[in-house]
Amino acid sequence: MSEPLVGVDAMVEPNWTRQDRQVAESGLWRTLLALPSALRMVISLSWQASRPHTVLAAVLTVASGGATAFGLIATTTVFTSLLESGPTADRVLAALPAAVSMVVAFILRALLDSAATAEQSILRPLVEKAANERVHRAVSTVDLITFEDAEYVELLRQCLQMGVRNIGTSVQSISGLLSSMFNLAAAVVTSGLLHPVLPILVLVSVLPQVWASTRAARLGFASYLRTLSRMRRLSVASQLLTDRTTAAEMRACTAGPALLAEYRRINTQIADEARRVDLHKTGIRLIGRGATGVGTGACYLALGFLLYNGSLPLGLASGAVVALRLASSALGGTMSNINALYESSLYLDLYTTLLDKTAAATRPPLAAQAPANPAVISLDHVAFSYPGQSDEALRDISLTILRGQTVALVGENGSGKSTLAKLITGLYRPADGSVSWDGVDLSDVDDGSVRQRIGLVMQEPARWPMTARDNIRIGRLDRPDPHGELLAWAAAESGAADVVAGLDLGLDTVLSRQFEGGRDLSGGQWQRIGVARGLYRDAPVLVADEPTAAMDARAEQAVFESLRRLGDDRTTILITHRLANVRHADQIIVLSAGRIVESGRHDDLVAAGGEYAQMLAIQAAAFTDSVV
Ligand SMILES: Nc1ncnc2c1ncn2[C@@H]1O[C@H](COP(=O)(O)OP(=O)(O)OP(=O)(O)O)[C@@H](O)[C@H]1O
Repeated sequence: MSEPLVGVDAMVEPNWTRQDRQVAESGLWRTLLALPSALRMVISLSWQASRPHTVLAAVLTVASGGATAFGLIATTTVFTSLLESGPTADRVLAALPAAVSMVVAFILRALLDSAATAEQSILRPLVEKAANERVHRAVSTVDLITFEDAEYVELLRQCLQMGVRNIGTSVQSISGLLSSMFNLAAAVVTSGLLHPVLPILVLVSVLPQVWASTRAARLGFASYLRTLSRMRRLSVASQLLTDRTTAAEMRACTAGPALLAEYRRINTQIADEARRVDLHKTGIRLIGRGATGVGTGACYLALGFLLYNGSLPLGLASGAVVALRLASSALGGTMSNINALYESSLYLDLYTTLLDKTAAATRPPLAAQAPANPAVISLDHVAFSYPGQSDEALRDISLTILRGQTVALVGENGSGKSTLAKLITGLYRPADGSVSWDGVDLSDVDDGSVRQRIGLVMQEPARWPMTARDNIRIGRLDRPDPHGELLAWAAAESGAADVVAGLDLGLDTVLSRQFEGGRDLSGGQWQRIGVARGLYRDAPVLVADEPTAAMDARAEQAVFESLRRLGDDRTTILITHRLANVRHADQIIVLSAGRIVESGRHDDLVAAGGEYAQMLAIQAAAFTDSVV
């Protein structure tokens, strides 16, 4: 068998699936015990989504259930009256009032049923919308580092795909459950009135069906958990085959056939698993149906016995048969709704687990605010590791940065520059040591207040699928700029103005091929937009992480001049591999394997002849060689 191309075959399953797997393997009793909490959650979400619609849906469902129950009682009464002894005309006359009630009840039920269904279809999207909004609101403020946790990211994806959808399904199951419970109550009362043993007989006959359907649901859920990582790999493989960003390289590398084979291989594994589980489920259902058939037979045998020993008068026998049929179908309906609710509740767990994990990874707002424009930023013996990594990305980092300084972070790939910049700006929190602004530890102030004061220009800036104007304005959407002068300034300083000038609709051009009439930019052009966004943000602490790596020489020079012109009232952290750009920095910090190995001004570091001097010599030699 060929080696897997996308991910690995034995992918580690997320931790959160362990708890779910226990649920999937638990017995019928635990299943039923878990239902009230699922019910509570869905009803409370529904209540939050819309109180009037929740009340209306409940009232209509209860009323329709009541009408059905009433109809069932009337039906049994009609049969009992018709099949009693005496002249036919008398029996028909005696059955007439019950027959009228039966017709009225069924008409009422039809009307109320339609109204309840219409109300449910209004309520369901409202509840899904509320659940979706709750997830998006919670996730939008979660700590940045949480996105480096692959388990969390997978949970989020599953929650949005399966969790929220199943909340909507649960709304319908709850309504169905409510109305079938009414039917059941009516059937139990009717059969119980005929003979107290009858409802017990019905209950026993339906039990195998309950066992079979909950078992099948658990098997399905366990299989879903087992195939999670394969499904993920399948969707990655599908994206690689169909995405615009990989289309060119896939063709140039002639990687298409291999990727297609990989896609087919994973798909086959998933289909095999589905087939296996379906077979298993069919077997379980067959056993359930068989046992229910035996139970029903036993029920009728017991009825015969009751007739035989005279406990049940012969005149009531047909009424009892009707009541038994009704009770059995009502119980079946109740159980199928409980089962649907149970099946959905397994997936609802994804939703609640995600919200719990998100809450645990989100700092509550604090009253203490970060200094408006820190005069001194200091890091004291800071260490940091990425989630799930045993190695520290940064170790024992201590440094001081003064307002007005431009500090350059340099070093080899993976030495920790970007990570350090995120710690300085409070986007990541240290595992050890402290980061403080003007002596205030960032862990003691409100995260939002720190974010208000920072700006981040990335090597690969976010490509917002918005107009060019909004791609710059999103740097600080609430910044007053009624005549667009600040925006024009940022665009001019970054070189983005030249890019915009070449667009058909100028600043109004949508920068995304996902939309009709939209267009994309080159890597360097996007960087200019990214720098414009950073300048427009006007933050006192600005991080520029290889902001010009894809720019042409002239554009790069212009950007560095603009950054220098920003003045003494802010702090700039600059990350770059092109050492020519850091000559003027007030402080150059050289990182290697997560540690600071040197720091100082350009001349001092050159004179010291250390790591920085060596890197500089390599770059200079490359330039000299090409000139010679
Ligand atoms: N999301 C992540 N999860 C796990 N490890 C990471 C993650 N991001 C970075 N690392 C690791 O942390 C270390 C520091 O990475 P960082 O991105 O800070 O380096 P860098 O100096 O900015 O590199 P480059 O010059 O290539 O941009 C590296 O060993 C890297 O492999």
